[in-house]
Amino acid sequence: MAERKPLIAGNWKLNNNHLEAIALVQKLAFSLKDTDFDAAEIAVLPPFTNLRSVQTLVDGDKLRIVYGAQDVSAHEKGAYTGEVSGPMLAKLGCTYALAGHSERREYHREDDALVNQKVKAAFAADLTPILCLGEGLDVRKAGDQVSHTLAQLEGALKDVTAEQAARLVVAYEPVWAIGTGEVATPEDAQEVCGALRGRLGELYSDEAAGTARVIYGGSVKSDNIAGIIGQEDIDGALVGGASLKPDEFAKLARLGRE
Ligand SMILES: O=C[C@H](O)COP(=O)(O)O
Repeated sequence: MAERKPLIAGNWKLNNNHLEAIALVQKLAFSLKDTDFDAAEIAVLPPFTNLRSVQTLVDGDKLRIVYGAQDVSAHEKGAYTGEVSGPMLAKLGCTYALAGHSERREYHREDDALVNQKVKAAFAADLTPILCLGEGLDVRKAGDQVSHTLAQLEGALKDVTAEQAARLVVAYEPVWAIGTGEVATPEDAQEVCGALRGRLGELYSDEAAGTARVIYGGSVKSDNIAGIIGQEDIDGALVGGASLKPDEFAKLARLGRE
């Protein structure tokens, strides 16, 4: 089976100005050791305005923390006021860009077709998209979480190549678990993550499905990460609230170890 390095990514959402960003990344770097970075890839996803400061800090201090953006424009350039393109993010040293976070889907009416364009825009700029998907409470209550998330996956991957799919990150984030303190059980998270990986195999190849990473997000904390990451098809976590506290995120990035 392919070796997949766990990814622990902190999505700061609309929190921290660039000065606070520097302080948080410095504290994180101070708490984490080389062995932690050997065990997991540790990423922060700050607001756009912080990326240049984070880049300067990471480059200057040769930190092993990687970083990315919370969104990426579907367009490369042009008259798209307020948008930030993949090439701009790549120039800032970003490794990752989120695409289709549920808060973008809900508050900015992003649908699978737009998320698909964003995924392709990220790949075109040599960024790794973290494709976010997940069901709401009504879908979960109806027991349709697998078919719902598989449809989101297929919609978002239209015209994505096997080579690209092999380096994709898919983040399964049940909407009912985001920011609620109600984390999915490891078994529930594995059910969907396993189905997502299986569908990647059907759409592309076993090889692509074996190297793509599938991570879980939704109320992940240092005291519940171990059970989640212990599942066969879960390769890490997308962390919101807990990523804003340096000690807690450092512990979480150590996969719950002290
Ligand atoms: O992107 C992160 C997710 O929305 C999870 O957020 P949370 O850890 O605050 O529940």
